[in-house]
Amino acid sequence: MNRPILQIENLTTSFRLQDGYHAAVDNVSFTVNENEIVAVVGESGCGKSALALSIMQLHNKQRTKIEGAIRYRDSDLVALNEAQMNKLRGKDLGMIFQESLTALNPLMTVGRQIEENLDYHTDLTKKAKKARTMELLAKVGIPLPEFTYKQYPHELSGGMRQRSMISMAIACNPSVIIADEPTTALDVTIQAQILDLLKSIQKKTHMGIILITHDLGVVAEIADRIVVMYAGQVVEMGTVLRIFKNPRHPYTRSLMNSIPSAATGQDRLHVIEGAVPSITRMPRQGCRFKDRISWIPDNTHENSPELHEVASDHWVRCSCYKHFYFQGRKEKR
Ligand SMILES: Nc1ncnc2c1ncn2[C@@H]1O[C@H](COP(=O)(O)OP(=O)(O)OP(=O)(O)O)[C@@H](O)[C@H]1O
Repeated sequence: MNRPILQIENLTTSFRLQDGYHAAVDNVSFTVNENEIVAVVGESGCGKSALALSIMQLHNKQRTKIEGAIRYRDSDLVALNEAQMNKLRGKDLGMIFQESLTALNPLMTVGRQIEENLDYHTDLTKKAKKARTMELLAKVGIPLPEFTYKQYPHELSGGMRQRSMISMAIACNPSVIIADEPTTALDVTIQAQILDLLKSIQKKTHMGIILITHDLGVVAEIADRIVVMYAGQVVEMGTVLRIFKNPRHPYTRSLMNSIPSAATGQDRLHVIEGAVPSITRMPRQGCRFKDRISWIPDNTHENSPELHEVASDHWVRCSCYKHFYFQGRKEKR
């Protein structure tokens, strides 16, 4: 049995806007175990990045209120001060961003950027740091580590930059990595290579990974568990096998029905009506997905939708899932 490594409990992240605080992440709870890849999925604006930045405590403190707890070993990350968090970030907790070109420092060589992390978190000698950096670059599949060590980010291809960022994230053997859309900017073949790389690193190191993505293909490829977020809330979670085989929440089913598949023979993809509400227009009462499935009767929704355990370790919010069907279209199941 894998041990829990990160436990997110009732996490609410609110941003201060002109008229007060608005929650982008609303009472979210889930656990990441060692050896596990947990995918957080949802459309743009559902709160995935706000969640990732809350875990890393990277939000602007003056404008953001974070409530709840994020338990990592003996600490609650929400309660740590900046100095305490700095000791964990880059060492215990690694992060891989979507845009390697903006995440990397354009004025510093790749080798130097990896060594910076080692400078901060280890007592290695200059020589040992260089050797470790070479080893890391080789580990992530960079063909000529000596050469890439001296290169600047703009001199590398997107895939190579992403590999360099992964080597930076794993430099200090973190227990948890948060990868926010790590392959979105890459073409499909490179995307597959980067996913394979992440999976193989995880197998060797037993770390827990939170993979933020809007791409269910990526989820099916490498994740063990899924957390589906809609409008700041978790609407469904469980194992990948269970959720792909038997998605229950109307939102999860709609997302899955929007994936192109040669097998279904559907000539057109499902389009989900409407859009994710902005945080200032978020309904705080009732089912947040209700307006996007307007053909489902009002009385099938709960007034204060809860997560229900519909099978072992499979949770679904609101009772509307029991009554949902696709309007005028045979469902892909
Ligand atoms: N710093 C901020 N200040 C105010 N509102 C914010 C801030 N960051 C995010 N938001 C709002 O919070 C909501 C969730 O945004 P978030 O970026 O977390 O979504 P997401 O699911 O990661 O989308 P994407 O895939 O596009 O990054 C959005 O309505 C967004 O406008």
